[in-house]
Amino acid sequence: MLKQNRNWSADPVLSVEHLTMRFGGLVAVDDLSFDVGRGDITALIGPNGAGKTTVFNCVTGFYKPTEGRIALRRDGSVTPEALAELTRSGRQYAEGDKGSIFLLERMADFKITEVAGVARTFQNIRLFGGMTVLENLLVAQHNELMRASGYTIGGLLGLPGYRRAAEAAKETAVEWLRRVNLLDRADDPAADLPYGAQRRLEIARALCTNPVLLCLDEPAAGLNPRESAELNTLLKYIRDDHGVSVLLIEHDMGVVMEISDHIIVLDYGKKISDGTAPEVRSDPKVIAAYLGVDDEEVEDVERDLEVKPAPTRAEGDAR
Ligand SMILES: Nc1ncnc2c1ncn2[C@@H]1O[C@H](COP(=O)(O)OP(=O)(O)OP(=O)(O)O)[C@@H](O)[C@H]1O
Repeated sequence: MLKQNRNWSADPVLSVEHLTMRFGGLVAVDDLSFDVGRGDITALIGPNGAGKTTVFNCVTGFYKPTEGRIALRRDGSVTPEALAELTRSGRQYAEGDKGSIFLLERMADFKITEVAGVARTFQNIRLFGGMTVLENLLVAQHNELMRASGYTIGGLLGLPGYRRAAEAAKETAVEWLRRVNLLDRADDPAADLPYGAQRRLEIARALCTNPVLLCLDEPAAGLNPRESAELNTLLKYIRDDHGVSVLLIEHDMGVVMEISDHIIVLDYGKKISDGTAPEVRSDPKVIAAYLGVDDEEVEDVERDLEVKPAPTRAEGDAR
């Protein structure tokens, strides 16, 4: 069941404000602002070349934005004053009584993962193919294990603190493998898994870092209908049972419309629509943008969008 409230305005975990990214003369993202609600599944959609991956790359520190602020609030108690104070200070983040805030546009990619708690997967799967499935999930928890070793040879010496951390890392890995139905493949090389299973393993690996925000770049790409349905179930479980906020880029409208609490639509780097799935699905600007894609895709898009009028506010409230 999709949530009915507009959580993204009430309690945003991520606020992207006036984000602009230029590559020479090309404006890939143009003065874009949107919020991601805490505990929501938020989809970023739009035709090819709309700027979706560029936004992801800015949020996760792979690109330094030309302009704009990207604020991650790790808890709901962050006040606008605390955010303004951090922005003025020139610092990257603040953790304290006023809540934890991270200005991602100021942070390096590895710090965004380790310190701010943003994990991501890529359009092209990036697993360690020669390592086993289990090892891929243990490597993801490397930072935690390094901390437990005291950044010394504590691991080799088998210090109790390290042993406990290693045991906990294994438990976390096994739990996620069970959840993504890969426990029976734990000792197989990751490269031997079928494509859909590799996608699930990538998501499990990102989750092992215990993120606040999970960014998924086209998680349904290349999946068959059964695997897509399994992915939907997994993403809803992550949201509902772990409270992880999910931001995804996805072309598969079946997946997007079924699981998203909130959808943001980009076209030529600008936001053209922002709302719930029923609102976005019936927005003429969105339909026009999608009908601008290649001719052979038009019918698919019309069918996927199931064009029908959005409920009025009164109808929506009555549900
Ligand atoms: N590193 C880069 N250098 C120059 N131009 C880039 C770079 N990255 C992206 N672009 C350009 O920015 C625009 C937006 O690209 P982007 O990959 O963000 O779109 P997208 O919406 O993710 O597309 P797709 O759905 O095809 O993945 C495109 O015109 C692209 O060619």
